[in-house]
Amino acid sequence: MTTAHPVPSVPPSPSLAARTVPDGAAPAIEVVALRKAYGSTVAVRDVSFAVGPGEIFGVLGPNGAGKTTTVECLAGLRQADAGTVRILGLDPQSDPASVRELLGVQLQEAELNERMTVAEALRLYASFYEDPADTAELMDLLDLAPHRDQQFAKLSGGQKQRLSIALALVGNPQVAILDELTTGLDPQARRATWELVERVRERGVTILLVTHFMDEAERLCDRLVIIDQGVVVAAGSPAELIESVDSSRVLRLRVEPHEEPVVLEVLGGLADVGAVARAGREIEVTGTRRVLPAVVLALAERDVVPDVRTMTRSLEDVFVHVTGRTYDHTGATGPAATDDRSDTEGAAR
Ligand SMILES: Nc1ncnc2c1ncn2[C@@H]1O[C@H](COP(=O)(O)OP(=O)(O)OP(=O)(O)O)[C@@H](O)[C@H]1O
Repeated sequence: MTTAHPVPSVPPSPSLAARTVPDGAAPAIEVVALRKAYGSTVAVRDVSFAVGPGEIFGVLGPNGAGKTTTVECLAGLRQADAGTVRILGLDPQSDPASVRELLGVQLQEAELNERMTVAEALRLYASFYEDPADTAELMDLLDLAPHRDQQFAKLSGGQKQRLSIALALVGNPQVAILDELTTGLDPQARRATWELVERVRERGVTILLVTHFMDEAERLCDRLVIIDQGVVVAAGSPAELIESVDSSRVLRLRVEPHEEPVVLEVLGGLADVGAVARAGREIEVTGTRRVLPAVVLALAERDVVPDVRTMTRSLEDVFVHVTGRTYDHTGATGPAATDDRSDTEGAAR
């Protein structure tokens, strides 16, 4: 007779979740129990994750978390103290040359000879590879064609970043590491760069995106790890991570004063509504994940069309939840604040 084993109710640790690749595919990138210290500073204590082919995978964390050290070990630029790293099954630590043709790396603040033009830099880098990309096509992809004869020193921040991405891609890599690629860019240039990253992925390149920007990771990454003080503290898709903090939804409604009695009556009768509270001139409604459509539909039936704002949680809330510290957009951290909800979205009447 066989005995059924109880399924453990404990959720998998972040480290275990990070090691699983969707659909059981062979990982394009694998990091297992990585450790790296600089003298007495342990930059990476225990980092593991696996990236599936074609994923945009984020390595997210505050300044000094150990992100760059992790990717430098992955790229074979630094020798790890312990653990293993693999790119498409090859070991860049023992044989950095083996991954040269497969891996493109864009590291922070790459500097080129100031007088070199965009086209010259691309030609030079292309000459390092056996089967380089078509540089004209790459310039088109990254909107660099109009600047092909411009010297590096004369490029804007956004143009320099686009060139550094182009240089990371010039070897036609299957895997690209992009480190802090939007730091210092204005909001418009950041958004344009995000679109480029998506275009690169559409060409089949697996992308490891290193960033301290939570919004960037939320927008771009299929899955990610959050690293803090050299260890993985959370792993999953942005939606899974945010859901794991709190699955409730919060709305704020603004209605005309004469509509309030009917609104409160409707809210009181909805099963998806958990709590109703006043927040200044607005009514705050907390409920299930279906609370937004339930409220809007029920009010529409009574001819009330409120202004609705959804109070969304974000990866910043996940960071606060798992570390007990706050996080600002510069990547700095501080003691945890009490109200960890951010207000992002507005819906017009
Ligand atoms: N070459 C080095 N020598 C000594 N300490 C270093 C060196 N490089 C990094 N560190 C230290 O290791 C820790 C992790 O740094 P790392 O650059 O890997 O983090 P990070 O998450 O990439 O942060 P940032 O985005 O600020 O670069 C930090 O405390 C940093 O000061």
